[in-house]
Amino acid sequence: MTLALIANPSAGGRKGARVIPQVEKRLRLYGLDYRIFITQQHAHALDIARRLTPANYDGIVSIGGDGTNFHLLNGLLKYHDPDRLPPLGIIPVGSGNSFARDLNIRTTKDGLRALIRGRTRPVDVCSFDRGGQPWYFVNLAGFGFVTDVAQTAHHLKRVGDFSYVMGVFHRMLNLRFHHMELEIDGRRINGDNCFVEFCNSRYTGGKMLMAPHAKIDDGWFDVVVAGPISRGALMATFPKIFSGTHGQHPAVRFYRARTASVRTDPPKPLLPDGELFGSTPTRVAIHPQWVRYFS
Ligand SMILES: Nc1ncnc2c1ncn2[C@@H]1O[C@H](COP(=O)(O)OP(=O)(O)OP(=O)(O)O)[C@@H](O)[C@H]1O
Repeated sequence: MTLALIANPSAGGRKGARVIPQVEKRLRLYGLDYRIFITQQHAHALDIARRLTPANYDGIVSIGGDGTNFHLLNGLLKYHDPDRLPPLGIIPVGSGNSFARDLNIRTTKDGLRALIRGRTRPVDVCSFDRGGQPWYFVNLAGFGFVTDVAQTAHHLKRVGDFSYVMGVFHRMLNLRFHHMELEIDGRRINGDNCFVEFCNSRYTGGKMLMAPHAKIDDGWFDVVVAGPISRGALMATFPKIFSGTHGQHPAVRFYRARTASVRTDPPKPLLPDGELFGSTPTRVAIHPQWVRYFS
């Protein structure tokens, strides 16, 4: 078995740089052959994936967080035939690693174990439109309050998982709503909004259970719509996201969808798989079981 490892040394506040040699040592110990590609800068994983010959590998593995996996996935799906890709793997060394949780991969050991065991499962992929081109995500993409939080968290990366929580409280003090026209499988939802998330998998920011009912292989994505909510209610509701009970507040609604389109005033930046990339208006669609992941 030969693996392609696409490794981000800067992920997880440079945890990647520490973990990469340990992963290599383990793989050699288990007799797994590999070729390693180290990302040198932002979005480099996309370019590495574009140049790979997938047929030469039995697995293509991201060593990083959700962002590294996002760039790798896009390089693979944009430049290669999804039907001919080998299974994908994740060794989570990012700050959040939200998508890997739905594969039951929470630690480096879990990621390695999944590769060594060789068991895979099918995973749906979501696409969104940016400048007339499809881009892909497997975790979630959102806009509004969530994007503002991530922007703040990004500046606080050194404090790890907790940076998202700090981001939430910082942005709560500056709470703003935006006008939105959302269409979910032909159903229109208009009005002022706090945030929207299109969720293929359940978690965001590491441990926040944004879409508790999302399944990564059911052919649907879940849409979480948070309408206008007072600062006090948001503060009371926010902690509930860790147990996935935030839907108890009437401002928070859940939908399941195969397609969605959205327009906002003003245009809002998007946050696919934790990366600031693209903006509204956009269109989201599901591609059932397009890829397989080691799990
Ligand atoms: N050598 C590098 N130097 C700086 N940035 C890099 C490098 N290689 C990749 N990147 C960028 O680092 C960013 C963060 O990576 P990633 O999301 O994997 O880690 P994280 O932010 O710690 O984890 P998570 O998204 O799970 O919270 C990505 O946008 C990626 O393109």
